[in-house]
Amino acid sequence: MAEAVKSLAELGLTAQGGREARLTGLAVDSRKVVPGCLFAALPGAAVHGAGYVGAALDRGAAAILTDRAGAEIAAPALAGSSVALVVTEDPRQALAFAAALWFGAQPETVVAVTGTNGKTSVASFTRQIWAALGLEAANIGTTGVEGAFTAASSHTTPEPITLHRLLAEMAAAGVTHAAMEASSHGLEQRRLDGVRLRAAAFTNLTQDHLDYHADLDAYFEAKLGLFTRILPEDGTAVVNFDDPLGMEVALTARGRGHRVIGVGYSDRAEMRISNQRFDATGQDLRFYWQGQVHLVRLGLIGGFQAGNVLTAAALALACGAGAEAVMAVLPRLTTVRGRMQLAATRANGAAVFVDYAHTPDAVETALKALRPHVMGRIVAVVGAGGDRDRSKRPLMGRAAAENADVVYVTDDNPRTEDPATIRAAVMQGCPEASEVGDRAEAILRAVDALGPGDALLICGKGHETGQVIGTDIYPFDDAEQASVAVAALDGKI
Ligand SMILES: CC(=O)N[C@H]1[C@@H](OP(=O)(O)OP(=O)(O)OC[C@H]2O[C@@H](n3ccc(=O)[nH]c3=O)[C@H](O)[C@@H]2O)O[C@H](CO)[C@@H](O)[C@@H]1O[C@H](C)C(=O)N[C@@H](C)C(=O)N[C@H](CCC(=O)O)C(=O)O
Ligand SMILES: Nc1ncnc2c1ncn2[C@@H]1O[C@H](COP(=O)(O)OP(=O)(O)OP(=O)(O)O)[C@@H](O)[C@H]1O
Ligand SMILES: N[C@H](CCC[C@H](N)C(=O)O)C(=O)O
Ligand SMILES: [Mg+2]
Repeated sequence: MAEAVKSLAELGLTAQGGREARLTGLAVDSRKVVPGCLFAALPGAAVHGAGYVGAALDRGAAAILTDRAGAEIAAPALAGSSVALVVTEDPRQALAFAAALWFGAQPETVVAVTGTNGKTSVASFTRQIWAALGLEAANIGTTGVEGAFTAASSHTTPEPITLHRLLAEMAAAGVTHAAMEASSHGLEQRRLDGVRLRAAAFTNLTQDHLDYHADLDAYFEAKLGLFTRILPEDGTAVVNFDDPLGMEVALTARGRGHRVIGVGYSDRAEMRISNQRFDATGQDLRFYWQGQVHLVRLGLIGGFQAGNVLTAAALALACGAGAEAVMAVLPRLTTVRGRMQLAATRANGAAVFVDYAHTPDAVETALKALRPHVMGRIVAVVGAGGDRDRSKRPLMGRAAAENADVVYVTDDNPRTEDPATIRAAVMQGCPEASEVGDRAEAILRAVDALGPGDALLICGKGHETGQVIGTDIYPFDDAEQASVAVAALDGKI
């Protein structure tokens, strides 16, 4: 892997006055600059990185990459300095391309998935399909890097320097196939603009992240960037035709010359779901691929998982896998940790599921999806995270009230907000619910309420293993708490 010295020209960058620099590395944070580094001074959500150019120069930066506004902010720090200055309209994109050139290698086949919900599931299923076909595959996203290469990751879509280091390490380790999540933040911030994609998928768009994007249109525009900017013209777009915005994505993709594969219940979908039969442990799925009917058993809870699975199958097909081989491995797919995951079963047979539903649509979808698998009542534990979109809180409460029989409102990750205020906002949407701030106690009470044939869905934290209160993280695992509660109530501890 290339960690040697590179020139600006080798990274596709041109400095003012044609100045060159011999670079030893790339950094977006002045505190991480080492001598000879290129410091990308980026316009941030809170501040402009150009304010730290002085600090970067003190640490030995050899070049600065910024925009026009940044150059003005940094002018006093740059006065008298001979450092190479690259000024460009979109420094985030320039950085992404530079990072791609710096690290060089990427797995031969990379696909990306965007959408409000289902990214992690589709990326994991795609990796599982490839692995079952004997390919060296990994997925990159919210749950870290998993599969033939593993690593922790702090972002759903890592920032470009981390991302390209990772892709190069994966390629060096023999990974040929990677499926990654493209978050709207990642797309907006050009984090994956340097990735060479073979195919990209769109799952759906519903409300989330309105703390970051100005409105739903801006949020959708960010997601559309995957097709308008990143997927090359010879790539394939896999699109959920059931989503109201699916057609717009498909038209945009077709306009760019992409081959489009539609997925969903829609008659127009090339990968069309025709029937599903649900039971306590999964579902039988009947679907058509290019007019050919297939029947598979999925050990997955929730009707929407069929769409996720078939989106993953379409991505694998788009990258060259054979149809019969792909269909044959679908029954082997296992649920992603924290996504409709069976965490415990009570002595009376009642099941406890853990799910990462943390948007109004996901809460509604997850609860509705559980219904046909359950004979008795559905109990829900729900809460919302602090320092995130506030307007979604009452909507999440309402989604729980409308789709569950009994609701407990509790804390998610309060972060730096007052937990009682967050709970009150959720309660506005479900005034009949029981409010139990302590999450472990809420889970215990909800498990206690389960009768024969009932099921509990613990929403919001999925695979997370910590609860963020203030700026501290306390160990907390919904699946573990569910097991503890069942054991305590059924007398096993
Ligand atoms: C809102 C957001 O996405 N912020 C990301 C963004 O930070 P920023 O540029 O806006 O930060 P800023 O604080 O305004 O600082 C501006 C610049 O000054 C630099 N700086 C700052 C201080 C200093 O001393 N020296 C210095 O150089 C910073 O490195 C930065 O480049 O760019 C940074 C570097 O690329 C990211 O690490 C950071 O992610 C923050 C930590 C974050 O929490 N992001 C979350 C919301 C996120 O991206 N989530 C999505 C998933 C969402 C989902 O789908 O659920 C994800 O992909 O993970
Ligand atoms: N296709 C889908 N349609 C609607 N809801 C879904 C779909 N797939 C998953 N969900 C719901 O969304 C939750 C999150 O799923 P997943 O982690 O796969 O999505 P994500 O897009 O990666 O989320 P994040 O943006 O937080 O990374 C699941 O727990 C489930 O409740
Ligand atoms: N990637 C999402 C995850 C939210 C998970 C939920 N448990 C919460 O803390 O709100 C976010 O950071 O908004
Ligand atoms: Mg995810």
